[in-house]
Amino acid sequence: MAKGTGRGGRSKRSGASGGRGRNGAPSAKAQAVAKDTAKAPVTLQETYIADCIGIGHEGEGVSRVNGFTLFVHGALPGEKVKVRVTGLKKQYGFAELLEVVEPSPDRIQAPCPVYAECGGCQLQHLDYAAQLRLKRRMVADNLERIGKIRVAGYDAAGGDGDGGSAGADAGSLGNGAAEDDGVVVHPTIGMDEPWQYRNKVQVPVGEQEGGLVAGFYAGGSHRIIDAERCLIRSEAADGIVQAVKSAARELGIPAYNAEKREGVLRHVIIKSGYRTGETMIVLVTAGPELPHGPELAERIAQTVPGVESVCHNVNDGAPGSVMGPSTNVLWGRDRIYDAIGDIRFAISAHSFYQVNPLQTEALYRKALDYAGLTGSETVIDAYCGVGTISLFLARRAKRVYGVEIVPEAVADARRNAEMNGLANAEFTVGKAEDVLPSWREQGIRADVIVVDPPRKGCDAALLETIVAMRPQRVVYVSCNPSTLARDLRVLEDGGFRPVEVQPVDMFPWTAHVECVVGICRVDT
Ligand SMILES: C[S@@+](CC[C@H](N)C(=O)[O-])C[C@H]1O[C@@H](n2cnc3c(N)ncnc32)[C@H](O)[C@@H]1O
Repeated sequence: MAKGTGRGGRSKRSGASGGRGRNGAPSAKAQAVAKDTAKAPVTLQETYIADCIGIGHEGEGVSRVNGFTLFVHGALPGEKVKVRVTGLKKQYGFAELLEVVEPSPDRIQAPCPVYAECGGCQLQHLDYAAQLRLKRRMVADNLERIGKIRVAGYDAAGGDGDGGSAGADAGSLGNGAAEDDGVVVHPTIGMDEPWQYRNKVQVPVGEQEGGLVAGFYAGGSHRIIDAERCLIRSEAADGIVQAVKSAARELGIPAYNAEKREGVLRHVIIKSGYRTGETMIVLVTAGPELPHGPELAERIAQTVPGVESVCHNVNDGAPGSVMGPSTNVLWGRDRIYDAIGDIRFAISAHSFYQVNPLQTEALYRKALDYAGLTGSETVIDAYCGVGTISLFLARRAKRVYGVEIVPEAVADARRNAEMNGLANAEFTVGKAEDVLPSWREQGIRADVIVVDPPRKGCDAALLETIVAMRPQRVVYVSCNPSTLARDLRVLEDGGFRPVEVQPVDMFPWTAHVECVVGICRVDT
């Protein structure tokens, strides 16, 4: 029997339900919750043996006791686990993993020494090949259950993430099924070396026992773990974090304390160009002052090879968003350069840039493939960032229109088009859901529309406009299978059928999965 992994019960959501009114008596809401949860077949703080049948979107094991669902961090599909119930809602609850009674054959020892505490990875206790199968399964489940979209070869009995095993094997979802059999979800494209892949690192800074620390947030909290090594970022990034810590300590620059609302340094952000080796370091402070800022930047730039830019960003808002709106350069340039394939990109502090460079190439290759361009098409790239996908499209299309909400990213996109000699791509700042309807009114027609929204998915007004514009094809790049499934339902109801889905593992060892979907207008 394997003992608990130390990952149980760390969820933010694991508190017992309920609350008290001003006079100390249970509030009406608390009484209602207590009445509802009294019907649950499990009791708070009691221990049970649960069967884990799937993985939730935060990597937690979806487990069942007497038909009641408990979310258990650290449990894997197919396992029998001993748990203690830590929180109850009407339809489900949360439980802490006490012991793995019957381990999954796919369970492995997590290689990272701080995995049990750190919130960065969620699946280091699952074999990598099983992760890839599981991620494919997660995509298929979301499409079927949320989107009500038929998946070729889907076996509903596989349950939440493949029932008895940690992931469906490649064959169980079918490959290359006929059109009427539903959308084909391909096996996940994984990495040969799934470590040290992140080219962007965000490290929170704090004070512990009077000293400045920088590391990771413990899962579901804002407690900082002062780790020096992270297995999914490069050793160079580890060195930069140490260099910033040492320089800040030597110069007496204090970390920000969110509770007391005092101090200075909140986060260190590192962005690196995979092909160029160029690095940008952004020092995020709570107020406008960064004492010894230029000296700090100079020391960092002298210590770290490849640094081309040290910036200062001010974030005086609540924890949640890492950067605030204003950034100034302390040392070097306001941007770094990188290349994807043979296209060069400028990236500034506020611009989005995919974090896994090797997998990005695979993702974009598929997006381009699904766009099916011949050279005569007009293409819209909604949520275009610094124009990465747009410029690959521009090389094979007549004209590309990109839209992006962050003005700095659009400035980068324009610079990138010019730098790569692509005069047929133009970029607009704005919300895709506002700009596409106005393009439509201006008479712009698109043969292909590409969308790559943030986790919340596409705005309803954008989907409505896509349907009204009637492109021949839509390519949907998504980092969240549940909002993807929701949006695909809207598109399918509007006459656009998803044909192929390619999951790409952009974030190994985490519960995140990226996909690209090829979608056709039904009457074409
Ligand atoms: C997942 S990123 C994709 C960027 C780009 N396609 C790439 O691969 O690098 C999503 C982008 O959408 C932008 N964004 C967020 N909401 C938006 C909106 N309502 N309209 C337009 N762009 C938006 C973000 O700033 C971000 O650059």
